[in-house]
Amino acid sequence: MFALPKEFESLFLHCFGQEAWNEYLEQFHKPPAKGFRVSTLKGAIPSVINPLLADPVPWTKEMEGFYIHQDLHLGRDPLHATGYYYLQEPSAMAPVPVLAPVPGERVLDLCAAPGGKTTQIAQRMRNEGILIANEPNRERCAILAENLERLGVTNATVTQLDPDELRDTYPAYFDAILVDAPCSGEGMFRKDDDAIRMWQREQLSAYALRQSSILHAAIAMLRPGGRLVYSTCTLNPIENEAVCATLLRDQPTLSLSPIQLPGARAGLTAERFTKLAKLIPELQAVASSFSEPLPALERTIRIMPQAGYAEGHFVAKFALDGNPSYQKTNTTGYSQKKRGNSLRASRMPSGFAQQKQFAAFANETFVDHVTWIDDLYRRDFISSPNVLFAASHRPLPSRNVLRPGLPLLETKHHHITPHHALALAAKPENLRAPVCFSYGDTRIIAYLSGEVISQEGPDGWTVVFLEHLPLGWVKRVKNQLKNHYPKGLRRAYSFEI
Ligand SMILES: C[S@@+](CC[C@H](N)C(=O)[O-])C[C@H]1O[C@@H](n2cnc3c(N)ncnc32)[C@H](O)[C@@H]1O
Repeated sequence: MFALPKEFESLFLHCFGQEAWNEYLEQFHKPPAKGFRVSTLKGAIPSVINPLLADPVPWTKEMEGFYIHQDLHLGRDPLHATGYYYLQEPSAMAPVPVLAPVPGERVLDLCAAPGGKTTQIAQRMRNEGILIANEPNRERCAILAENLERLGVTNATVTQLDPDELRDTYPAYFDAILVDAPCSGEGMFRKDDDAIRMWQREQLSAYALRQSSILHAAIAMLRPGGRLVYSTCTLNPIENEAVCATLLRDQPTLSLSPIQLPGARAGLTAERFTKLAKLIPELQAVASSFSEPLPALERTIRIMPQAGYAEGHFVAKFALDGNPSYQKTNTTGYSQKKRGNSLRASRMPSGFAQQKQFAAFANETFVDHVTWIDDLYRRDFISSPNVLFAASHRPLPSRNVLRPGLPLLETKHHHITPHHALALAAKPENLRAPVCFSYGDTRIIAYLSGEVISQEGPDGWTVVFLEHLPLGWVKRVKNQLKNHYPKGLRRAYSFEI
């Protein structure tokens, strides 16, 4: 384990005091908190998981987040491949309950990869409403799309844009926005040596600048009366209270809403902030820019690692009363470079042939036209050269839309194959001839490693399920299940529970 940076220690001591530091050090040498979130989008709980549901994370709702106390490798278990759960550090489960998205809303997750919070938002929205998941980093954006697919999220659009570019498409549009910003990661020190290694005192104000500019872009996309949650996994006030204060100073129609979160510590009061400003130059710069009293920063919260519940997170919730004041900012440096457009989906309503192919495929494969498939048909179709999507919504940005909705099928060399995401959104009752294996059946391990399995049944496409949880496509030909589990996902799974 890397030693904690001396300057981190001195900043922590200034802000939280000696007693908190002693408690922090005591916790620091214990193993990090581990947790997982179950996906309510996937139906009933498989009974094998019951013993793991003993200790809920206090800020999550019923059947949402749980601590993992056992030494289990849940990422290697086939249940992970079904998307029934998402491994997530417990403090990272806090911002979404504060945002409290509900079905039917328009929600933006602006810094979304790898998708822990987007999938939690989608669960709370029960896949109903508009969800834009944005991530400017292309590699991370692909991981985000993969996680949304695995967890069975069907209402999300994935964009790979700088927040400023997104703002042009969605001025004053969203009911709720999450900005889970890039930060110095002090809250992750116990679980991630790299976070310690990379930490530099002089970088904190650069992070704060970037966070402020992302927030300014975000506010321009919030409708009057909407709410915005800002979160970081860092502890220092330069990237937290100071960033919130700057935003409130620049946006007079914005205010901080109180947050109730069990076990959390209130943010710094204005008085404490002003005192600390005498010791921390970055805070001084902010404090001295206020002609009026500082806002009620103690409405923000921190989950402190020394409280023993989790690693560290900071969360602030803003309410917008009137229209935001519009400022053009460069949010990252990403926007300075013109990125490739290879992920752009065509918005042309062409692809009529693809739609017909999908209709024929759906007819042969699914039974449940009335509910599930009809819901897809009620949506627009969007055709890119190779993939047909059931659109999540319009309008869409004019470039770098990685996924404009749920991918339905792919066209390769004039052949169509159903998309993996479609399998992962299915339930056994949707399929004419589903293949269901019980937990512990070694054919599941064989399937996930790419093997062909023998099983009697009608010829044609169908989905393999672990109990009622989907794993992926097979094409049955003469009682042989030809494996269509994506090659990039194949690996050696084992039953761990
Ligand atoms: C803390 S992580 C987000 C974690 C994610 N919300 C989750 O729960 O899985 C911050 C993300 O912001 C992205 N990012 C970096 N600069 C950004 C910017 N200017 N605008 C939006 N996102 C940015 C990073 O690539 C990173 O994926």
